[in-house]
Amino acid sequence: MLFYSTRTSSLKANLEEAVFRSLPSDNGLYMPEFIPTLPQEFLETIENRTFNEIATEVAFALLGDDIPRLDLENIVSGAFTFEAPVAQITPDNFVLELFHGPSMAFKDFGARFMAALMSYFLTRSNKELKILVATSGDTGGAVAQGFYKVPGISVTILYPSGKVSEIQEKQLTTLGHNITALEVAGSFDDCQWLVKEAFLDSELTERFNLASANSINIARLIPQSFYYFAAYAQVKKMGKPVVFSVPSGNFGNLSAGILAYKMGLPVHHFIASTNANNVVPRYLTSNSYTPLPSIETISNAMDVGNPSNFVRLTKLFDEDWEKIREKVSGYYFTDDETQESMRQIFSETNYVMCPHTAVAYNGLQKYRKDSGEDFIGIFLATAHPAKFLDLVEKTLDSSIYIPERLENLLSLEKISIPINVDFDAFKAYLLG
Ligand SMILES: Cc1ncc(COP(=O)(O)O)c(C=O)c1O
Ligand SMILES: N[C@@H](CCOP(=O)(O)O)C(=O)O
Repeated sequence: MLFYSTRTSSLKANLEEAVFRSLPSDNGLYMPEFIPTLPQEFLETIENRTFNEIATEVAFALLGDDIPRLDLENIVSGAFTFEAPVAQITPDNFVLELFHGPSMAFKDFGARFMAALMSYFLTRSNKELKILVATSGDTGGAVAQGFYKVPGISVTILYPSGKVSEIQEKQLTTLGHNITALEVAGSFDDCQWLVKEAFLDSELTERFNLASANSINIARLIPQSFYYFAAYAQVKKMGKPVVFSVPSGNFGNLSAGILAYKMGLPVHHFIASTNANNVVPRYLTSNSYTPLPSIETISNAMDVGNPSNFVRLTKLFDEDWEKIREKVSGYYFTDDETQESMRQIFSETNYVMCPHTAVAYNGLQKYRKDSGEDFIGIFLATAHPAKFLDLVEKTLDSSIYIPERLENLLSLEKISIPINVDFDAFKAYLLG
């Protein structure tokens, strides 16, 4: 498979180049040159397959020219040692729990697959690698876990100071070894800007083998499509159309869902659910795309004012606004609305949602009401609620279960390096 740049379609790279270079030289994003369709037989029998069998099949369709099937099977089984269960919340509403991996957020799927893929290529080439990653809370923790002590790889995480939860921050700042956290006096968009600038700086790119572990890297995005297939497999027997509601910030997750759809997954509709950072829902109703400075909300990991993957969304629909609107609806919610649904679901079903998941639940409810359609709704639970312990407990006025691996973090000492939103300072830090 070749990958083209969204800015210059003739600028292409093979898988290994696309993964390690991460961003094309024209500052676009890599996209698969074509989207393969999965065999009908695979979709007809998908409910009989395990998560890893599904993941291998999808990965093979996309990457089978570059990596032998047996190696892909090993990459998949090394990466996905946890499940993505679908649970029924109300008769037609299901939750896809994506928080059973090491960092307890959906980012584990992308980060662990990417780490396994990079290690596969590195074993063959022996390159030293410096990974840069910007996080609004969860990517950093998943990438830190995914690359911790991986030989030949160091990871620098940039996160917005004071804008991530206590547990998220501990996940970024307590591992040490090859993981360093830079605490940026700014927003997530500032962190993302600093990282993107580094990839455009010739002194840095000549001196280091730089790679990104954000969803701008196609190796992060592709594995996020696997769980859409796995979720469909779990509800297929109900025989109704399936709608996914995706809590969105940088729009990697939704782009991966649409990639799955384009590969043949029968999805009736997608809902882009956001907090007050609503540039994409606004675009979907106005056709004008205006990135804005991010606004702080209680679903902090979705506080993104200039989503990286917007361009991929448009490319997946051949830049045809009407086609996007037919398949994707956008809704945005205030913090009050988010907390209200967290309380409502908890009191009616005892199910505890993190604020990001609650935004997705709200999107599903709104679409159900607006469309009047009969469907199986799946909202994505992107993080374990205990990652936002204070907020969730205050909202529900109840104490919640904290998994041991999160609780243990609380007593660890945070180690971070403060920096300003200043590219020269960041560059000086990297150059040492
Ligand atoms: C818990 C959680 N939910 C949702 C999102 C938004 O996902 P995406 O950036 O892929 O749109 C994030 C961050 O990416 C997150 O950490
Ligand atoms: N919400 C993310 C922001 C980065 O998103 P990515 O998917 O592009 O890596 C986070 O939690 O860090």
